Amino acid sequence: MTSAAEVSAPYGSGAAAQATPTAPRKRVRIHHLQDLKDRGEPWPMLTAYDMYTAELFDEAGIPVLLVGDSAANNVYGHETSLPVTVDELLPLVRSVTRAARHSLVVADLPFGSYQVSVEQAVTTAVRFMKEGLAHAVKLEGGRRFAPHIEAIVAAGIPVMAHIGFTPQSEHQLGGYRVQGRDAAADAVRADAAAVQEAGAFAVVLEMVTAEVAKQVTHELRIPTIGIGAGPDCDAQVLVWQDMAGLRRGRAPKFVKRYADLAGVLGGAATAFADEVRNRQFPGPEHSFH
Ligand SMILES: Nc1nc(=O)c2c([nH]1)NC[C@@H]1CN(c3ccc(C(=O)N[C@@H](CCC(=O)O)C(=O)O)cc3)CN21
Ligand SMILES: CC(C)C(=O)C(=O)O
Ligand SMILES: [Mg+2]
Repeated sequence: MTSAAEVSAPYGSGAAAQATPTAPRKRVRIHHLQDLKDRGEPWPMLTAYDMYTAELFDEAGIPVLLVGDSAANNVYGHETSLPVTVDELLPLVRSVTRAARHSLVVADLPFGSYQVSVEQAVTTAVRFMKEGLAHAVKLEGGRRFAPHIEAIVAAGIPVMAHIGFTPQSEHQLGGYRVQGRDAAADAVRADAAAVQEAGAFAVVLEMVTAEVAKQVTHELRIPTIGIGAGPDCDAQVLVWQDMAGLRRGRAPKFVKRYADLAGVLGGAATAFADEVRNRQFPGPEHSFH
């Protein structure tokens, strides 16, 4: 195990970061995330799909940004994550990697871009690294995707796994359902062990019971990242529009809203519209003569 003194963790210690607020930080590396687990310090992850959010979350000290296939829902307006394509996600990944100076950027492989074969998985992962300039890729699946993970890792690409509720399989899983209850706990534990053995550097646990997530977190060497998986995971991830209250309507139980962006942005648009209609905007200070 590496001692804290040897580790130049960009976001490793809140105290050190505050002591030197203007010190240039380095790019987060996967071993930093492992160090945080080994020190028992939980870390945050957020989705990002564009440059302004990537820049803000990077500056807020979010060590990992995920360009999720949830862009299907939260950018492109689909009902599920299934329809989004590699060609639709690649430009989003590029905009996030351009803007994020410190955060590790993970590109989510979309449905159909890696399930066909191990070869297809490597080819798609390479595209996200080469064309998207991502730092790692993520894919959904446990034991059955160990060969895919292994082959991508063999190509030199870090892989984040994703088990439990895997939205790309929602039609097979029978909708949005908590995984790992009762007998299914052993299936989640076996998937977790398999993706670690295959070489994944971290694993997302989505909608598994807090009890199973706690057990898996203790059983694995690599960090677990929870979404609806209770407080004992090594890290926590949320979709940013859920976290910031931009998405309206009923949110999943695991979401906490830290802002009311829908209110702020809606209010700004309404104020602008009113001022144009009242001839209050543009004023003399906004005009050229
Ligand atoms: N905006 C957004 N947030 C997400 O968390 C998210 C996406 N989009 N798109 C891709 C997947 C889909 N996810 C979802 C979507 C809905 C539920 C949901 O409705 N859950 C209910 C039922 C759970 C149950 O009781 O079985 C809940 O109340 O949490 C969960 C995960 C997570 N991901
Ligand atoms: C919710 C996270 C883990 C995800 O896979 C996504 O946003 O696509
Ligand atoms: Mg995803």
